[in-house]
Amino acid sequence: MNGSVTADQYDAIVIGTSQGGRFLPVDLAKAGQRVALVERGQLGGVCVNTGCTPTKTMVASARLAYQARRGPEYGVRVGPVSVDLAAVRERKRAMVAGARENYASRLAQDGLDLIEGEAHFTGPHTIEVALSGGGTRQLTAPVIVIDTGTRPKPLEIPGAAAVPVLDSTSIMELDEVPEHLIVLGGGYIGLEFGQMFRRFGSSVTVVQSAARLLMLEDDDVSDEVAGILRDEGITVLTSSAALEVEPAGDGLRLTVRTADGVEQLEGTHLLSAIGRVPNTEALTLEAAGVRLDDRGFVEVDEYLETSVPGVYAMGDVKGGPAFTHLSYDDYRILRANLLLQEKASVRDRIVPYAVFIDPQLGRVGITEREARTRGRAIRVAKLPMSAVVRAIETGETRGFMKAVVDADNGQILGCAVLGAEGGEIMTIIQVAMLGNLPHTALSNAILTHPLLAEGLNTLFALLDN
Ligand SMILES: Cc1cc2nc3c(=O)[nH]c(=O)nc-3n(C[C@H](O)[C@H](O)[C@H](O)COP(=O)(O)OP(=O)(O)OC[C@H]3O[C@@H](n4cnc5c(N)ncnc54)[C@H](O)[C@@H]3O)c2cc1C
Ligand SMILES: NC(=O)c1ccc[n+]([C@@H]2O[C@H](COP(=O)([O-])OP(=O)(O)OC[C@H]3O[C@@H](n4cnc5c(N)ncnc54)[C@H](O)[C@@H]3O)[C@@H](O)[C@H]2O)c1
Repeated sequence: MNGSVTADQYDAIVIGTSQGGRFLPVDLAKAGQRVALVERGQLGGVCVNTGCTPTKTMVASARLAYQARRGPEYGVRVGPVSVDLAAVRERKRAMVAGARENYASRLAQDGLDLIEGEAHFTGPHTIEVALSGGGTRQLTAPVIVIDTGTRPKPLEIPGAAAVPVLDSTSIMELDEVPEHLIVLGGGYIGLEFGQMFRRFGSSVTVVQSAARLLMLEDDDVSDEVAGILRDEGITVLTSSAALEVEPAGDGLRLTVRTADGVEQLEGTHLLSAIGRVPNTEALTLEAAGVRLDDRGFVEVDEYLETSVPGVYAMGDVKGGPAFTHLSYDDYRILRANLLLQEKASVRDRIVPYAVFIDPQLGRVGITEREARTRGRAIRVAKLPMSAVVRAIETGETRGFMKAVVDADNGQILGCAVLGAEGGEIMTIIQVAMLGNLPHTALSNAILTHPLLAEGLNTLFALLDN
């Protein structure tokens, strides 16, 4: 900070507008504090602009195309199905614009100053903002919250600079369906986009460096997901390292080392979905003394406080699972501690998530592999969706439900629901876990016939004796 310039004094500064970054400053301001909220990009952060909202909007278009093609299976005549990607994009843009407007409207609050520009630290409790409209402002506060998120990890194989490499943001701006999309990465982003573009009409090849798709999941879950994607015509290569890429004709050629040797894949488009890196460089955190871990994420304790007292981090920038609902829960923790003087912590929180492939994968708690690695005595119940009446009636029988239960006390430790509305069904099990219900509560519950949830009776009844 320039010593001759006086910094504007606030009670709290929040850097970044995400789900959590929206509610925290509003709550602090409502409590009478003077709060600065700094944003260098578009209001709403990744979720609203380039993450959850646009992707799930486009996934809905892809599902409709898929269902329309299945019309004859249900006795419904439809003409040839094709996708107008420019129109899909328009729908997506409208959805994002609406979400962003809604976001902005909620920031109007006395005591809350929205400052547009890029923040960086000049000391432990001072920041400078390079204002979007030009010029700078110096701000200081006893409490500073870093909520700056992540961005796509750049692809660094030879030749990457010589071909257009799409990321999760730019792929949503295409206006024509790619002929052959090669997807690097078999995680959330790679699979959601891979299936989406297959349903839009592209040939799709997924190249995953790890031995399985969705590496954190149990083997049977990863294998079933791979089977579902292959059934839809997607080529899935695992244990495959992308070695180099070069332009070829109107597209590109990717050299890949697979288990069977070196292969060359020709595609028209390349999506890199190989993970994300934290937005920390621009913050000059060294000026504040805020410690980073060896991957560049901000280190926090269980109360989300960094190595500098009074400086906190929330959301993806602190590493660990990266979900909007976790950023929101970080907000809950900071609100409790900063406003209500509580000692809320991230310890023992149950983190659910859903992968929005179709059928969805809903997941919560520990996997079978984690339980066995920890040496826990467990029982595992597994039921194919083809045994669930509603799934049969609606023609959505792919996947399975799986639950891991403590063998001694019957408590549910985790589940994976890969099936129609898998995220919603997983949430029912999550609520049972939150209430510490034994599995018998679900096997004996009167559940409505014929809902998908009725399958929980059958799933947990598998453990009854
Ligand atoms: C394609 C995609 C799909 C996803 N789908 C889902 C999903 O379905 N469900 C789910 O739960 N999660 C999903 N996620 C993850 C989810 O979007 C993130 O977990 C969530 O947005 C994290 O929020 P955050 O608090 O870390 O902040 P972010 O949303 O990352 O926002 C950080 C903000 O900080 C701003 N910023 C950065 N540096 C500075 C600076 N120096 N000065 C000022 N401002 C700065 C950025 O401009 C940005 O607006 C998805 C992510 C992607 C990429
Ligand atoms: N439904 C959701 O909640 C949702 C959706 C999208 C994204 N997200 C969040 O965004 C984060 C980032 O997603 P992501 O899919 O980019 O990351 P990810 O870490 O989930 O998956 C990246 C995958 O790429 C593979 N990989 C790494 N380098 C590679 C290479 N050179 N070639 C081929 N494969 C390679 C890894 O093995 C890994 O499986 C996720 O961790 C998730 O938290 C969530």
